[in-house]
Amino acid sequence: MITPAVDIATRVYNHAWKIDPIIRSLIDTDFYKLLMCQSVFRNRPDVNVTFSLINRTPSVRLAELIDEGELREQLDHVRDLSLTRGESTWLRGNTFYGKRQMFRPDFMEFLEGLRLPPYILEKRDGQYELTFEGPWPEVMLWEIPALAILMELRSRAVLKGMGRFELQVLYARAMTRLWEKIETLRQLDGLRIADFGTRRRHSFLWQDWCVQAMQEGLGEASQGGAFTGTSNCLIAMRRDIEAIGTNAHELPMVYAALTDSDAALRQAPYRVLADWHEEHDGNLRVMLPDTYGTRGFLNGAPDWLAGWTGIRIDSGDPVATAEYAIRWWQSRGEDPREKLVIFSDGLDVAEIAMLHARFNGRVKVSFGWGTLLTNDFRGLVQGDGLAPFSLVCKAVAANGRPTVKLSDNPEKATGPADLIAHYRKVFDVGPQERRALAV
Ligand SMILES: Nc1ncnc2c1ncn2[C@@H]1O[C@H](COP(=O)(O)OP(=O)(O)OP(=O)(O)O)[C@@H](O)[C@H]1O
Ligand SMILES: O=P(O)(O)OC[C@H]1O[C@H](OP(=O)(O)OP(=O)(O)O)[C@H](O)[C@@H]1O
Ligand SMILES: O=C(O)c1cccnc1
Repeated sequence: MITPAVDIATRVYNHAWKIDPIIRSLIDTDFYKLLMCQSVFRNRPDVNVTFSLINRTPSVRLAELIDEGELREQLDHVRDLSLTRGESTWLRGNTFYGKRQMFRPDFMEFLEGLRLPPYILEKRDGQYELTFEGPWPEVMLWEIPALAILMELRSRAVLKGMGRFELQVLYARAMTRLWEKIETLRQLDGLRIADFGTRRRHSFLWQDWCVQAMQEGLGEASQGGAFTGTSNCLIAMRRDIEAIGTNAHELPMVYAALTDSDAALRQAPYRVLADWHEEHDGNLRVMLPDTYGTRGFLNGAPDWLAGWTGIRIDSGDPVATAEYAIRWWQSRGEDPREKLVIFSDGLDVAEIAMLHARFNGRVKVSFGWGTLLTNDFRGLVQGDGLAPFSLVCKAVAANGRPTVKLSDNPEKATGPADLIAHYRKVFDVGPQERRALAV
């Protein structure tokens, strides 16, 4: 168990001189990765994929901030990790989403034998090009640790020159800021909110602190509070709280890339959910509709999808999209008040409060709060060197074919320009509003 009161500032000060592994466990990752990994292991185990780092904030010149040797040391350390006996016992024996044995024995055997595959690291124009290539069920597990390592090495690079008192005050300010956010959230009647902040956290220990602050400040949902849990499996295990997860864009992106006709391409996002339907029920039947445009996805959806529990809204205008989803459920004879809407796109307290006020009661509302929960150090050091930025790691190819993501915001689109244009035509995506990305 972690002792509850790690003095993070003192620790940062004392650890500045030795190797300090950032990722210490294969389950220091998002729960949805394990859910998706099991699904891929069952349905598409032989697909080869490439994941690549994408820095959507090029003004943050990562290769000038982070030492290449330190980065390699951290990445190599992850390749030495394997599932511990305690972690395996927890995954095999714990109840997730009310279900025992969520992870099947054949998948657990695969996970127990797993070491993460090699990485390819190069420097170009002040940025790191970091790529992972190999079997999909293995490569996909690099995304979250790779991002968390880069984010934390960047934090450490900025913190390195700071004195002990300076660090104390910095963390005191960050703690105060988060606590004030929690005090605001406490006012929201019927709120439900989870930590989604692993990938772009300031550091592991800071995320762990944030989760505990949410636990105490909001109370756990199982005891009538607003905090539903964390997407981080390691923290969920150690602190005995719920592990929370849905599914991600990599599934439709890879399925889509593997199709051979426009008709099959159009069906690919539904194929993903048909496979998911086989495996999961209840609160795990949450669709992510924006990969190739939410409206087209909902308009063309088979009826069985209207019976699903909910929807995750992850790009574009969240109000307009939730209103659209409500009308869609009504048009399919479903009662929106029974449906779950999870907002998860770059949230902070003001937007959470606005969305809660507008939708609570009309649907079951829930929030996945990421970077601005676990990495809000904006304005806390000179030059704003600790401000979070938009770093992602995406599936860019499947069996040698490039993948595409459109989403409801062109700023989040990925893939070669000609293919993006093709997908826009096939999925009949009209004009889209460009929205600046905070994270
Ligand atoms: N990045 C991390 N990932 C997982 N657990 C961590 C991480 N950093 C610290 N911990 C755990 O948090 C607890 C307190 O950590 P802390 O690092 O302050 O103690 P420590 O004596 O400095 O240990 P260490 O030498 O492992 O860093 C320990 O149980 C430690 O294993
Ligand atoms: O509060 P946040 O920091 O937004 O954290 C949650 C986000 O993280 C994930 O996406 P990711 O950022 O990896 O990719 P995307 O932005 O392209 O969806 C997820 O889909 C959410 O959008
Ligand atoms: O489970 C999810 O949907 C999730 C978890 C973390 C970050 N983004 C999404």
